[in-house]
Amino acid sequence: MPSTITLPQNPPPLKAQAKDLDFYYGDFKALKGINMPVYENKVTALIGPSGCGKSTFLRCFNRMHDLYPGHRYDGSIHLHPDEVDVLHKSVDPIEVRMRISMVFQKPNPFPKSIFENVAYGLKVRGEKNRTVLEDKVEAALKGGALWNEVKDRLDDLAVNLSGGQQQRLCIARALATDPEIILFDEPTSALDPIATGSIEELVGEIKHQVTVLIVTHNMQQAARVSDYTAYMYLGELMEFGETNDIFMKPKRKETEDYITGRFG
Ligand SMILES: Nc1ncnc2c1ncn2[C@@H]1O[C@H](COP(=O)(O)OP(=O)(O)OP(=O)(O)O)[C@@H](O)[C@H]1O
Repeated sequence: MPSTITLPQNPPPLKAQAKDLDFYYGDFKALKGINMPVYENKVTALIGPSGCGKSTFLRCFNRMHDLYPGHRYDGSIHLHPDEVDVLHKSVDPIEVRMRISMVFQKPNPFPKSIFENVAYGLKVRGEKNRTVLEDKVEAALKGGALWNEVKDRLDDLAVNLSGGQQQRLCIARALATDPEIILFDEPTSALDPIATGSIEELVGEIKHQVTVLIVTHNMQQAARVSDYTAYMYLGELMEFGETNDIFMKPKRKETEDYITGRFG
């Protein structure tokens, strides 16, 4: 079924574009011919009923599926402006993950100090200069809205932070390597409403420095945090457009049924 894609009248610059993207778990085709723009410094929400392929699609962007045998991509995801196809076999997935980082559903700090968690990616990249590391860790923790809470205990174990603080730490860790895109896979589903509110606020702030793709089950959250929304169903992109339009005047009945809770 062709997707209903409504492009904005004055589209912002493109950051990425999925073209004819299929994805297979072995013989099972989980994504079917997805074409979708991702706009720079905007938040794009992926919504749809359980099992429709939101996480599968998100994980294509940083080649997470490469970690398991039998998974296969067809089609492309081009990054702009350099037009690199992140799915192409000649492109190193480690390099892709430096450019496109991910924040998971459950906060997953390493069993290391707060400082070491944030410095990790920088050290993997070969940064050894202590002053540079300290400056970048501070900037990333500020970006993650956590600096004021942890600046006097950077050597404490990260796992001793609260759930909401741990998730902000994971965002700071993702920001530290200056990625171009951050992928969020239901980042607040393990958090209470207050911690959820602070993560949503943070997403609204970091989009000024990075492009965001977010999977969420929470319709209010999609409406609050995103600029664009993609509604997926059974591995297909059904509808894509500006979030206000998708929520206020969706073009497809399937989209309307889902967002009004009549389906899914
Ligand atoms: N590792 C896997 N091996 C085989 N099939 C898988 C695997 N992971 C997911 N799938 C299947 O791919 C389809 C899409 O799953 P995916 O997790 O992307 O959906 P989702 O929309 O993110 O769902 P949810 O909202 O429940 O997290 C589903 O039919 C699922 O059963």
